[in-house]
Amino acid sequence: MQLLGIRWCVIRHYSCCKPKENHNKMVKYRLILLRHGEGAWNKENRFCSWVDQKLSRDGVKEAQNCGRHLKSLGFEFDLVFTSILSRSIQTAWHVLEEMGQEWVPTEASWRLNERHYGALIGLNRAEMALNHGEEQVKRWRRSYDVTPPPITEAHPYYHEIYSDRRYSHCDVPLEKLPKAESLKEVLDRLLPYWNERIAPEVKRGKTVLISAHGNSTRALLKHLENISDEAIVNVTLPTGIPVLLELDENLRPLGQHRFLGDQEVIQAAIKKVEDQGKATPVVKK
Ligand SMILES: O=C(OP(=O)(O)O)[C@H](O)COP(=O)(O)O
Repeated sequence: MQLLGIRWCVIRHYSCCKPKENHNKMVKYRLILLRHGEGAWNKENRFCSWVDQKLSRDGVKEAQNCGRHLKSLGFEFDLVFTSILSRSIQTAWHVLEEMGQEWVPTEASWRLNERHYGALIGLNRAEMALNHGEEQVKRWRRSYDVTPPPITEAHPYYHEIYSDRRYSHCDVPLEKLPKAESLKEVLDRLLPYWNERIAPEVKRGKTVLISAHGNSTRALLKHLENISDEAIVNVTLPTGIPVLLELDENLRPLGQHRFLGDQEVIQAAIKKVEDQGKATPVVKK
């Protein structure tokens, strides 16, 4: 039996918490959000943001595992949305390939790009914590309305970013693209795309995968789950782990988002991301 693009028999076997019968009756739409697999700069603990790093070898494996897991759960996607950064696009490719769903249409928008980290781009988080303190690094990384200092032309990655052809194909002129963003500003640029492009497809009954980034996904979760400015500070997303959101007919969430997979492994991966902002050097895998 098919329900919302997912085999019903498999839905009952979600390992983390089995949904109750009433809950299932209210669920109208299921949406999968995904932070791309590990990129080269995730490994090096540097703020990557709008620098177009590709997936690391481990990141490719994460994306493939994610695809296998989603396939085992019976997901059948109708539409995939990505950012215009390679790591989110490559992740979508690997997920779809593992699922045997390479034919599914994909659409890329800068509005799903990672948060623009401004002058912090390229810097190492652990070194930043040593120089500025862990609290300041946490404020920069996780606060809702703190904007880092803007990127300037003197920044080593300024020209690489703004002379990239992809940014002349956006729905805003080059000079209007951000030079730094708070999470709030990410939500401001992402929301029109959600409202005008993604939400209507979900409401049409399409099973949608959004393959994006840590902070663009946090911004969307904040909006959809109405997470407070204070509580969003504690939401951290590991790479390559699918996040399930179950929504009612008005796209209101039914219960909290759920990370799909081994919960112990996922908690360890979340802690690893949080620890990237600690002053002690991070041990590489
Ligand atoms: O590029 C980034 O995110 P991404 O790996 O999800 O694309 C950011 O540097 C994430 O950094 P953060 O976890 O300190 O917010």
